[in-house]
This record gives sequence, structure tokens and C-alpha cells, in this order.
Amino acid sequence: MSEAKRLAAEKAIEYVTDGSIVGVGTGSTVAYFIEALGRVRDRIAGAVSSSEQSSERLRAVGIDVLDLNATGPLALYVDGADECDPQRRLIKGGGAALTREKIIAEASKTFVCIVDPSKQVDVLGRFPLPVEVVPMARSLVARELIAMTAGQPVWRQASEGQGVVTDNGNWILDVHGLSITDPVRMEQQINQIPGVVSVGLFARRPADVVIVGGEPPRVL
Ligand SMILES: O=C[C@H](O)[C@H](O)[C@H](O)COP(=O)(O)O
Repeated sequence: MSEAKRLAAEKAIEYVTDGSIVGVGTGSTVAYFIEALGRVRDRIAGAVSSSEQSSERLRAVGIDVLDLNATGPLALYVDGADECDPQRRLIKGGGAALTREKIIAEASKTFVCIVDPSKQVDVLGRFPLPVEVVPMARSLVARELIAMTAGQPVWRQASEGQGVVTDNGNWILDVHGLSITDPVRMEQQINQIPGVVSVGLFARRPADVVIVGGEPPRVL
């Protein structure tokens, strides 16, 4: 699948406009995009990054990483996804970067999502849905998620008893066993639980364009 990821990432370069600041997501597909963006770095004014990992990769290819508070709205955001439905609604956060990704998606005029064909589904939910939570609310949020969704929340751990810590200092619950027939509603409901920082459903603000890597790439 890495060739499909690379093909999707390279196609996304066509959406980059001269002199712009590009929003950049996180993950293995985005790593190919950063590589490609590095080759055209003289055409752009810099990037806003959704994670420490991507910031490092961007700097390594000679791209300035800027603060979203200083840039204003962005023309373009390019990011991967864990799942994508036919309406371009997404599950994201497999790399724990969902909150910053949601912020950059909201700040951007055009959100281009780059995926390999394995990410396409008819109904979201096969991939466990990530929810970023304030650590003290982990159990509370897990109970509320069970009551609300009938799914099974699992605390994402780096090792036994050690939660994976997001770039924002929080923890992740991955909700298994969902079949998300109304993603907009589920996104709204989960966002209302006290202690939830954000949920990895991108339905209220779906991608504008999805590029599925292949020979040739398909644009949805
Ligand atoms: O938190 C991580 C992001 O949402 C990624 O975009 C997502 O997990 C897809 O990653 P990958 O391109 O590595 O499959």
C-alpha cells in the first residue's frame, strides 16, 4: 500500500498554490506528501503542522513551520485518514493527532485527503473511533461512550498502564464495534461529553477532495 500512498501524496501537490502556507497533517501517507512538498519548497511560504512528528519532517526538508495564530485562514490542508466514506466523511486519529488536525481542517478553505484504497468503506466504524480525552475524565467518558454508542472504548496504551500521550498532553480512547450510520450526529453527541477534547470523526467538516492512490490516482 505504500506505493498507493505515495501516488496519492504526489497528486496532492497539484493543489498547492504559489506563495501559500500549506496545512500539513500527520501519518505515513503525509510523510510522502512532505517529501514531495520539500521538492517544491521554494514555491511556498511555509507550513502549519498538525503534530510534532510532522513539524520535524517538514523542517528536515527545509520548510518553515508556522504558528496558525500568525497565519490566518489557510488555502489548503493536506492530510491522510484511517477511513473514508463515499461522502468524504472520515475517521482520523490513528496517529493521535486528531485535535490539531481538526483545528487545521476548520481553518482551511480546501481539505484534500490522501488515502490508499484500503481506507475506503461504505459505512464508517470498522476502524476504531479515536476520542481524545482529558486524563482525569477517561473513565467517565468511557462510560458515557458505552451508553451513547454501544461501542467498546479501549484506552490506547503505550505500555501496560501507560496511556499514549497526545501532543496536547491528553489520552486517547479508541471506540471499537461501531457502525456509524449518522456521523454528523455522532460527532455532535460525542463532542458534548465533558472531558472530550475532540473526536476523530470528520463529518460536519468532511474533506473537500479525496485522492485515492493508484495508477492513475482517483479524485473523489
Ligand atoms: O492521527 C493521525 C492521522 O489522523 C492520520 O492521518 C491517520 O491516522 C492516517 O495515517 P496513515 O496515513 O499513516 O494511514
